[in-house]
Amino acid sequence: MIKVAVAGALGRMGREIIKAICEQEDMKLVAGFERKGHEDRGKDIGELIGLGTLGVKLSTADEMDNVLKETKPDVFVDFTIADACVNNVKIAAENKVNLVIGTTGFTEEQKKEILETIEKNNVAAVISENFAIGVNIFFKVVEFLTKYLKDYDIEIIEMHHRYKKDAPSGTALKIAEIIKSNRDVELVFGRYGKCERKENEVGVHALRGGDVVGDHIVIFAGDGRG
Ligand SMILES: NC(=O)C1=CN([C@@H]2O[C@H](COP(=O)(O)OP(=O)(O)OC[C@H]3O[C@@H](n4cnc5c(N)ncnc54)[C@H](O)[C@@H]3O)[C@@H](O)[C@H]2O)C=CC1
Ligand SMILES: O=C(O)C1=N[C@H](C(=O)O)C[C@H](O)C1
Repeated sequence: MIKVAVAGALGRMGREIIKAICEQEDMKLVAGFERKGHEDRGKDIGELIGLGTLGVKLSTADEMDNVLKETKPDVFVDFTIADACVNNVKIAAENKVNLVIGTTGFTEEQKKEILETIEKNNVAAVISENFAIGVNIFFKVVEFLTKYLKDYDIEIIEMHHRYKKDAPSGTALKIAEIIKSNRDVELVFGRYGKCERKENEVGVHALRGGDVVGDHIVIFAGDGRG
C-alpha cells in the first residue's frame, strides 16, 4: 500500500488528487494539509470534499512535521503556492518522504533551494509544471518545431482562470525554456508602447479570466503565408 500525504488538500488540485488517490486500490491517503489557521482544521477531509468519511483529519502546515512523523507517508504531494511549497518540501524531505511537486511560480532561488533540499536528504522527487500527458507530448512538438522552423518567429500565449496566483504559468515558462535551449532567443513578457519585435525575441503573454482550466498556444509565424 502506498501511503500518500497531500499539501493543499482543499485547493482545486488537492481535492482532485485526493479523489484520484481514493480510487486506487494500492494507495491510501494518510494525511492532508492546509495553510496555518485554516478554519476546517481537525475535520474529516473526505467529508470536506464530498467523499464521505475517510478517517483522515485535516491538518495545518504548522503541524506538518509531527503529522508526518506519526503517519509515515511514502509520498508527499504538493500543490500549494511557491512560498509555502519550499517550506513544505523541506519538512517532508527531512522526514525522508519522497516528493511529487506540481506547484508553480517559483523564483530561480526557490527552485535551487528545493533541488538542494532534495539532494541533501536523498529523497526521490517528481517535479513538473504540468502532469497532463498531452501537454508533455506538446513539449516535444514545440521542441521539434523550434528546431525545424528555424526562421519562424515564436510567441507563447496562455490563459487561466481568474484565481491563478502566478503569471506566466509554469507551463508557459517550461515551453519558453524548451525554446531557449534550442535557439538563441530573448524572452519578452508582454509588450506595450515602443517595442518593435527583435529578430531573436519570444513573447510570453498571460491572460486571466473565468474558470478556464488552462490553455497554452505556441504560434510559429513565418513569412509568405498569405
Ligand atoms: N503541475 C501541474 O500539472 C499543475 C500545477 N498547478 C499548480 O498547483 C498549485 C495549486 O493550484 P490550485 O489547486 O489551483 O490552487 P488553489 O489556490 O486552489 O489551492 C492551493 C491550496 O494550498 C493551500 N495552502 C497554502 N499554503 C499552504 C501550506 N503552507 N500548506 C498546505 N496548504 C497550503 C491553500 O489554502 C489552497 O487551498 C499552483 O501553483 C498551480 O499553478 C495546478 C494545476 C496543474
Ligand atoms: O494554476 C493552474 O490552474 C495551472 N497551473 C499550471 C501552470 O502554471 O502551468 C498547470 C496548468 O496550466 C494549470
